[in-house]
Amino acid sequence: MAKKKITKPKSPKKPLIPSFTLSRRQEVIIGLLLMGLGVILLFSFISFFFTWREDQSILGNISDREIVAQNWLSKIGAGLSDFFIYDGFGIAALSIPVLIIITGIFLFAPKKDVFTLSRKRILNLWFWGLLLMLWLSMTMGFFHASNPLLGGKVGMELNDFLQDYIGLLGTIVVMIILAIIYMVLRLNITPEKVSAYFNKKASEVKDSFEPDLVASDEEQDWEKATIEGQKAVEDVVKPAPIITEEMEVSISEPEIIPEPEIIPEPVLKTIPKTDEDDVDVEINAVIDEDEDINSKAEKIVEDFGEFDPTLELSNFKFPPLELLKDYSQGKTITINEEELQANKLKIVETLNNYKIGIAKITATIGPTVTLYEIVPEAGVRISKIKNLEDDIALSLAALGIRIIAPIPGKGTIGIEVPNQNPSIVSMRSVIASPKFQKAEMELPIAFGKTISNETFVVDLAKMPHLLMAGATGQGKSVGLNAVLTSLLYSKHPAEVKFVLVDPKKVELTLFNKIERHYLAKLPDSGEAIITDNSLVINTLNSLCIEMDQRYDILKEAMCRNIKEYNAKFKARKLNPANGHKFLPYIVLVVDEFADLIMTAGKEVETPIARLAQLARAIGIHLIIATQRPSVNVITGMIKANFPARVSFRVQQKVDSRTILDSGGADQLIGRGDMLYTSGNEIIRIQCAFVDTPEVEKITDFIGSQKAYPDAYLLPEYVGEEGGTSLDISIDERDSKFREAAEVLVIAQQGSASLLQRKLKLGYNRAGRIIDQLEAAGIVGGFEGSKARQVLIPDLASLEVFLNEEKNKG
Ligand SMILES: Nc1ncnc2c1ncn2[C@@H]1O[C@H](COP(=O)(O)OP(=O)(O)OP(=O)(O)O)[C@@H](O)[C@H]1O
Repeated sequence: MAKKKITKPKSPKKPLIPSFTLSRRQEVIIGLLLMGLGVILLFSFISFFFTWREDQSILGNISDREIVAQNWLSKIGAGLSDFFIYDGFGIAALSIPVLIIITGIFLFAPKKDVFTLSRKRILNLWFWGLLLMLWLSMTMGFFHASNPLLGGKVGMELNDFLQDYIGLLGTIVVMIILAIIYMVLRLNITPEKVSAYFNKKASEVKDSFEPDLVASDEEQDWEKATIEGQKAVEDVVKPAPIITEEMEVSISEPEIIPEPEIIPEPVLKTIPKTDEDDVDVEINAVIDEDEDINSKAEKIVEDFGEFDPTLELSNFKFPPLELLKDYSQGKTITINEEELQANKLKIVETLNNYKIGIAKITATIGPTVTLYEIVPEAGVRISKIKNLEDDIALSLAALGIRIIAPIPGKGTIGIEVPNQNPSIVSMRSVIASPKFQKAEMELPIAFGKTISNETFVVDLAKMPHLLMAGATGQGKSVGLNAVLTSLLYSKHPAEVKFVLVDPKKVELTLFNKIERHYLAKLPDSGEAIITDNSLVINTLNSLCIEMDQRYDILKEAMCRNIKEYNAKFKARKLNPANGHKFLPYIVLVVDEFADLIMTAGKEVETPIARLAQLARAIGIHLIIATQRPSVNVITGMIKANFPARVSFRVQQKVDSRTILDSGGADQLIGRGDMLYTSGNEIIRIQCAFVDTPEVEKITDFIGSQKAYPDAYLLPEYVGEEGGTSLDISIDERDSKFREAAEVLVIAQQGSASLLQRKLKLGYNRAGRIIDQLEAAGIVGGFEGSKARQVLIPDLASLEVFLNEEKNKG
C-alpha cells in the first residue's frame, strides 16, 4: 500500500536558479524575439555551408554597405555563421539556434500546453545541449583537414590539444567514453537495455527464419526442465510467502532467460524528472508506488498463486451427505385428491356463507401446508375477507390456517391449510439441492422448503443478523442446528468461526468437538461453548474489540468490507508484517436470549446492539434465539438492528407481532413450521429437519480430522472490575508485568500495541500493564498519538530498578 508521504515544512533555502519573474506579456515578447533570432541563425548557418567560401573575403569589411554577401542573411548572417561555425564549433553549432528556438517556444507557448517546460528543464536542455555540441565539435576535429567546417576551430584546437598529450588512439578512446557517459547520464541507456534490445531483435530474426510451431527437441527439453524446476520451487516454497518488503526467497531458481524486453520506467514517462516546483511529481510518485506494490503482488501471485487461507488444513474434508438422514426415503409429496377436494369445498362453502363469491381457486401443495389461492368474484373487497379471517379459520376448523389477503404482488387471497400427512423436509434434501450447492453466497443457509416446495436458501452475510423466536418444542433448536449445519457443509474452518452461547448447556454441546476447527473463544477460557452469564458479557465485549480492530485494519487496507479485504489479502496486496491476516467470518449464536437479558439486562443489550449496528461490514453476524419474544426481551433497540427474523409457532398473537410486526406465527402448526421475513414480505417455510444424532455424526466427522492448535482466539476483555488505578501496589501487578517491561525497554518504545503483538495480549490487558508500568516509573505519561517514553535505558538498568523496588517494598 502506498503510504502517504509526510512532508516536513521545508526550511527556506536559496533557490538554485535565480528567480526572476516575467509578466506574461514580457514572456510572450521575449519568446517571440528568441524564436525569431533562432530562425535567423538557423537559416544563416545552413546557407553558410554553401556560401562560406564566397563570403570569406568580405568578412573583414562587413561595415561596407556596398559589399554584397551571398549568405541568405547577408553580411550579418555571414559574420555570425563564421563566428559560430568556422571559428567556433563547426556543424555542431547548429544546436545553438535549435536551443534558442526551444527556449523561445517555452516562453511564448501558453502554460499547460504540450510545450510547457519548466525553467529547470530549459536550463538542463542548454547544459546537455552545449555539452553535446562540444563533444561533436571535438570529434569532428578529427576531420578538420578534409573540411574545416565540420569541427570548427574550437573543435580542431581541442582535438589537437588532446592528441598532443594522449595521442590519436587515446583521444578516440576518450571521445568514445565521453559518448557512453553522455548516453548513460542523459538518455539512461544501460548495457542491460542494449543487450535486451539485441536479444529481442535476434529472436525476431530467428522467428522469421523458423516458422514451424513445433519446438526442437532441445527446446522441449529445456521447457520440461523449467517446468519441473518451477514445480520444485513451488513445492519447497509452500505455504507461499506473502508480499513483504524484506522478503527474500532463498531458493535456487531454474535458469531464467533474460526478459527480451526493454522495460520502460514508469516514473520517467510521466514525471518531469527534476522539477521540484511541479505538484504533479508527488501525485504521480504515489500512484507509482501503488503500482509498484501491485505489480509486486501480481508477480508473487504469478509465482505462487493466490494466498490460500485453507492451506493450513488443506486436507480438510467436508462432511459427506451420507451423514444426514433422508426422511422422505425417496417419497415425494403425495397429493391426496380427496383431501384437496374436501378442503376446496369447505373453503367455497365458508366464503359463501359470508357472501363472498369465488371466481377461481388454485392449490399449491407444500411439504406441510397447501396454499389455496382464491380469486374472488368482481366487486368483493379484500378487506372484507381480511376482517373475516378468524371466522373463516373457525369454520374451516383446522389448526394452522393462515390467511394472506391479498398475496403480495398478486390480486389473490391465500389460505394456507395444513396437510393431514405432512412430510418432513430433511436437511439432506436441502443441502443436496442445486440451489444450495451452487449458491454464490458468503454464508449460505438452507432453511428448508417454501410452500411451493422450493428450497429456501439465504445469505446470512446479507441479512445481516437473525432473530429467531418460537415457543418451546416448536423447532427452534432444530432451526439453529439447520443454520449451523448449512455453514458446516459449505465453509472451510478457515472461513467461518462460531461463538456459541448456550445457557441451557444442552443444545449446542455437541459442537464442542469441533472447537479447534470452527469455534472462537476468549483466551484463557476452558470450554469454547459459553454457558456462564458473566462470560457472555466478556465475550460480547471482546467481540466489540474484535470489531474495532477489524475496522482499523480494513481502514488501513482501504477496504469497505470484509469481502473486499479478504480478496485483497488473497491477491497478496496486503502485507502480513503490517498486521494483515485473512479474516474469517464470525457467527455469534445466542440461544435462550431471554434468560440472558433478564439476568444481565443492559450489560448484554448494549454490546449486542452495538455489534448488530456496526458488525456487518467486518464479517460478524449475530443469530439470537428466544422462547419468549416479549417486548422486554426483544427491545426496540434490538429489533431495530435485526431486520431478518424467523418465527416458529408462538403462543399468542402479540408475540407474533413482537417478532414479525404482524400476526401469523401464532397460527403455525409447529414442528418446524416457520415464518421468515427480511423486512418486507413474510414467507412460510417448513424448516429442514436435522436430528441430534445427525449433528453428532457431522461433528464427529469434522472433530476427527486434523485441527488448528487452538480455537480462534478473540481479543482479551477484562471486565471493569478488573481495572486498576495508577498507584497499584507491586503485588497486584499483572503476571506479565516483568516480561512487558523487558519488551518495552528493549524496543525503547512504550506502546500498548507492541505488547499486544509481542506477548499476545488483549487490548485491555496490554493497556492495564502500560498503566502499571507508568505507575512504576518505567514508562512516561500518555502523549497522545505518540508512543510513551521509556524511562529505563537498558535491560541491566531494569534489573537494578526492579531489585531496588523489591527491596524497598
Ligand atoms: N423441522 C422440523 N421438521 C419436523 N419436525 C420437527 C422440526 N423441528 C422440530 N421438530 C420436532 O419438534 C421437536 C422439538 O423441536 P425443538 O427441540 O427444536 O424445539 P425447541 O423449540 O427448540 O424447544 P425448546 O425451546 O424447548 O428447546 C423435535 O424433537 C422434532 O420432533
